[in-house]
Amino acid sequence: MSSNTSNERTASESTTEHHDTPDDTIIETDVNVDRDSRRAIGHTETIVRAEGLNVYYGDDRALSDVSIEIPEHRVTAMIGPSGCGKSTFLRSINRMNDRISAARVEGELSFRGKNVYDEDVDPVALRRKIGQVFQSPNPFPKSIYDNVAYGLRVQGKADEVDLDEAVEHALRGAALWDEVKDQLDESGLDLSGGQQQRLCIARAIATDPEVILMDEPTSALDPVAASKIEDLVDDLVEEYTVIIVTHNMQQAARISDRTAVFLTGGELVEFDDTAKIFENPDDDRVEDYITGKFG
Ligand SMILES: Nc1ncnc2c1ncn2[C@@H]1O[C@H](COP(=O)(O)OP(=O)(O)OP(=O)(O)O)[C@@H](O)[C@H]1O
Repeated sequence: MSSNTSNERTASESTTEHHDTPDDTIIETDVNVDRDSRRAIGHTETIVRAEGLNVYYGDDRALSDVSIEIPEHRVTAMIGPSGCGKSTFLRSINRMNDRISAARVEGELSFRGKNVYDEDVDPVALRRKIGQVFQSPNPFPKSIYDNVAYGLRVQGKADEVDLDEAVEHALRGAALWDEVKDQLDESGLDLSGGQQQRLCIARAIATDPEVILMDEPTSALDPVAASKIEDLVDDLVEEYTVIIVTHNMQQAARISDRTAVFLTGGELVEFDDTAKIFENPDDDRVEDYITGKFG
């Protein structure tokens, strides 16, 4: 866990509850409301919803009848063995699968109640609302400043907003500002791997998305850099919804509020609060997967 604001808040939520018994004896119970249980309390709106979603590559089915409701302002992790369709599901949400000619989608995938596969949905506009960060950091061969300003310029918003302010805001949001504020004109490619990934996160949030999709965002990073991204994800859900694919079960347990377990054949086997999935899953196959019996 980081020493960021979320943890300060978490610490302040550690409290001692006093229960009055009928004879007025006070029983003190230590209640430590950790991040996961805090976020599990109460409901938030569904922001992404799949209903009977099937995705095929040619004749091969990669996702099999997936139905799920993903809550906003939460971290939702997608886990499961290689080839079970996690990335396919992620790419379905912002229609990145459109770029794969063999891919075919059936069923419904909605963002804020609107089916993203309706004819009147512009995939480019959709991807502004649903940004994506990939496994390997992929900054443009441009300055740090231009990487972050890129999306706003492409949208024609560079004249509408104070670009310097927007770049600073995005870099602060990605926990990178303090490290790069004196070298904004230097190439994004000269940053370390972890900094490059945070630059990509800054680039994604600069255009003010609602959802950030992350496909194994730390698998190419060293443990220290990975830990910074994990801390950042914890902060990002204050403003955004994060959906993250990870091979790393410890990471899913550490950073997510809800976990979806996919298994071979593209079946979504179980979706629940992360603590429930890791401590007491309903499905035996999930238990076998979590305990390392396969996958
Ligand atoms: N572009 C593609 N063309 C054809 N088949 C594909 C394509 N992308 C994925 N597939 C197939 O779809 C299935 C699901 O793949 P996907 O990458 O979504 O799984 P995954 O769970 O993300 O895997 P991994 O954990 O290894 O990244 C696999 O059988 C894969 O071979």
